[in-house]
Amino acid sequence: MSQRFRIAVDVGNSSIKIAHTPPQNTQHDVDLCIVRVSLTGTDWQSQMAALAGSFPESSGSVQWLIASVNSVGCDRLTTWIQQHRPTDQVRVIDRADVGIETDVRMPHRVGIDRLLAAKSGFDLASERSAIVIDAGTTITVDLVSAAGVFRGGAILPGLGLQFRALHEATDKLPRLEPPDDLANMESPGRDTQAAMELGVVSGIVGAIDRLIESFQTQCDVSQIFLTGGDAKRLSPAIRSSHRIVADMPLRGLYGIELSAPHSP
Ligand SMILES: Nc1ncnc2c1ncn2[C@@H]1O[C@H](COP(=O)(O)OP(=O)(O)O)[C@@H](O)[C@H]1O
Ligand SMILES: CC(C)(COP(=O)(O)O)[C@@H](O)C(=O)NCCC(=O)O
Ligand SMILES: [K+]
Repeated sequence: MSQRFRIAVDVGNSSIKIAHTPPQNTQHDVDLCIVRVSLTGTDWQSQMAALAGSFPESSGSVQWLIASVNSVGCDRLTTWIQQHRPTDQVRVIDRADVGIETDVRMPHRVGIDRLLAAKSGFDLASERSAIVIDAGTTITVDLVSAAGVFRGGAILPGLGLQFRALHEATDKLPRLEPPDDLANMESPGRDTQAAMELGVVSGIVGAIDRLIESFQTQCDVSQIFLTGGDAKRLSPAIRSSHRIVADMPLRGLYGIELSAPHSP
């Protein structure tokens, strides 16, 4: 593996998550520094500059490992690196780099974040079958078998996206932010806001619980993991017992062993 100072970046549809080892540590198993940056915000370039300013001076050039499901975000990031850190090495990883077998119809179409999160879940479950729920822009609920094979899953609109869609597709529904307390909803909802909140949250939580039940009939699932920007908010409302692990795709990416660089 390269000895360069490594930065791992998970480029999602709402934000990018960036991980590096704190400067005083060189081991890969220590806890990571993780920063979240929204590439649609106005100050992302200054956030990137501040982050780069914290890299140890001795590190010289840096190896950026990027996993992306958002090509616009990935282009913005790689252009920034080329302009501001021209000697750094950049590698955008693909499915082969993740090293997880798949049993799906079109393996090349599966989001790299789903594969990385599944790999993290399998490792954390001590190489037993797992369900990984990633609650971000979308919510993915995926199954990895006891043999470590990514078996596919489900994709549904995330919490923020559902509220946005209700507002944008109608004349009368207001623009709402997701509520904080999802475990204690007014039911039935007695005004528009309460009805929207109850509808969206019941849809998401009901879907997650149903998917877990369905996957469990196919696999003796040993652990269920919940990750992503909305994990903490959703957790109290999900019935099945589960473990919250922050930034699973990013953690999977950071520890990846790379094969020889791809030819240009
Ligand atoms: N600091 C934050 N900024 C923006 N969204 C956040 C933040 N913390 C939690 N969220 C929630 O995280 C969700 C996006 O999750 P994230 O994992 O970043 O998505 P993605 O991986 O698709 O980029 C949004 O629906 C939002 O409700
Ligand atoms: C499902 C996703 C949109 C999730 O992205 P996210 O919500 O994490 O930003 C992404 O993994 C993706 O673009 N997947 C490609 C289709 C597939 O996984 O089958
Ligand atoms: K997701």
